[in-house]
Amino acid sequence: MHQLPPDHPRIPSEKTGILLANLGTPDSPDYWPMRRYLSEFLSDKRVVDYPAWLWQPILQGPILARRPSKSGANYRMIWNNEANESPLMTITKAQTAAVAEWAEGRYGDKVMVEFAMRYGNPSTRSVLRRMVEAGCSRLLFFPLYPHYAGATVATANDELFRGLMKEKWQPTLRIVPPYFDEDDYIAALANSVRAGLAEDVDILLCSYHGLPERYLREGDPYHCQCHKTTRRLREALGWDETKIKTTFQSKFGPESWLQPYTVEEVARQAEAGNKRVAVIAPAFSSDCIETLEEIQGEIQESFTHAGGERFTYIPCLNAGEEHMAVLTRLIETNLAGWTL
Ligand SMILES: C=CC1=C(C)c2cc3[nH]c(cc4nc(cc5[nH]c(cc1n2)c(C)c5CCC(=O)O)C(CCC(=O)O)=C4C)c(C)c3C=C
Ligand SMILES: [Fe+2]
Ligand SMILES: [Fe+2]
Repeated sequence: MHQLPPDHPRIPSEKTGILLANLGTPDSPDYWPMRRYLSEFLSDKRVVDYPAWLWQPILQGPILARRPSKSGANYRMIWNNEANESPLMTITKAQTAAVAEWAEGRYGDKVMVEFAMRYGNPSTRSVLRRMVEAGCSRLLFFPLYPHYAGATVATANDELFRGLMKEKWQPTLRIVPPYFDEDDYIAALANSVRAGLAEDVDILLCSYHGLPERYLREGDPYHCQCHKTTRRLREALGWDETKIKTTFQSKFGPESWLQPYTVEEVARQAEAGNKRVAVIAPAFSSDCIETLEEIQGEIQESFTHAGGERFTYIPCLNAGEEHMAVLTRLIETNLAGWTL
């Protein structure tokens, strides 16, 4: 056997890495951490695609002067004070722990399970470096979004690719595809509706995070995938078309976004006599500021203000058993053929 020279790099035993990727969240609701997070997020061309010469002065000027305090106050209302982190972080950690426990039982110590964020911490680059260093010669990357959007999945991938560009020894890569159309995901959503409704409702709104309408015209399939999720959920529940509707939330900026807007639709429903409305947010793999604060705050208030009587929010699938069964099944499928 040939002798390694003394300065030969350390060669760890080979592993398969499973890297869960989520959006990211501020380190704290205070002004500067909020500003850093929002600046990174809103400077991403996949999210806001205006040319930098036009957008950056607006972003770094009026927007980042005000929004960190306003959003920080909202984050403070939902903050997990015990762990000193946002709910998105707490839930992503719980999902990662559940995947790690499953993977250890299924594959032993040949797999390494981690999570990384697209914005903020832990950064995709730093986690990728650690996984390569630990010997991950194969990497399964799993963006934790049921639906594809340029502003979510593509930018998570971009960030991973940028990280890989810096690696001397790149792992072989696979990416778990969007899972909005998987039977077990639809069944899990339907079960969460059944479990979340103590009594009958007049209408269920499937409220998806919005996007500028223009992104749809430019080829982003997100809008169609959302509508398909609503249709399949309706079929799984055995409901007719009047009882479930697709809406979009979280509009940002002056452009027209995907419609109808949830905040307006709940008011229209209440005014039309539908006094018992439920909302579910199928595009989020975990509860976050957009569901805990926006849906259960601003959107619920709009409904009550318009005369609505009973508002039910159906939580995201989070680290629940059924969701974890979907995620680990997808991981297993996408690892097929890789000898572990
Ligand atoms: C400005 C444009 C934005 C686009 C386009 C956008 C798309 C998009 N976002 C999610 C999921 C999440 N977004 C979250 C927060 C959030 N989103 C935007 C802006 C856009 N999102 C902002 C400015 C924020 C920060 C909060 C705020 O200041 O209001 C979150 C929650 C993060 C958390 O910490 O809890 C998620 C999740 C999707 C799925 C999507 C496109 C399909
Ligand atoms: Fe967003
Ligand atoms: Fe469409």
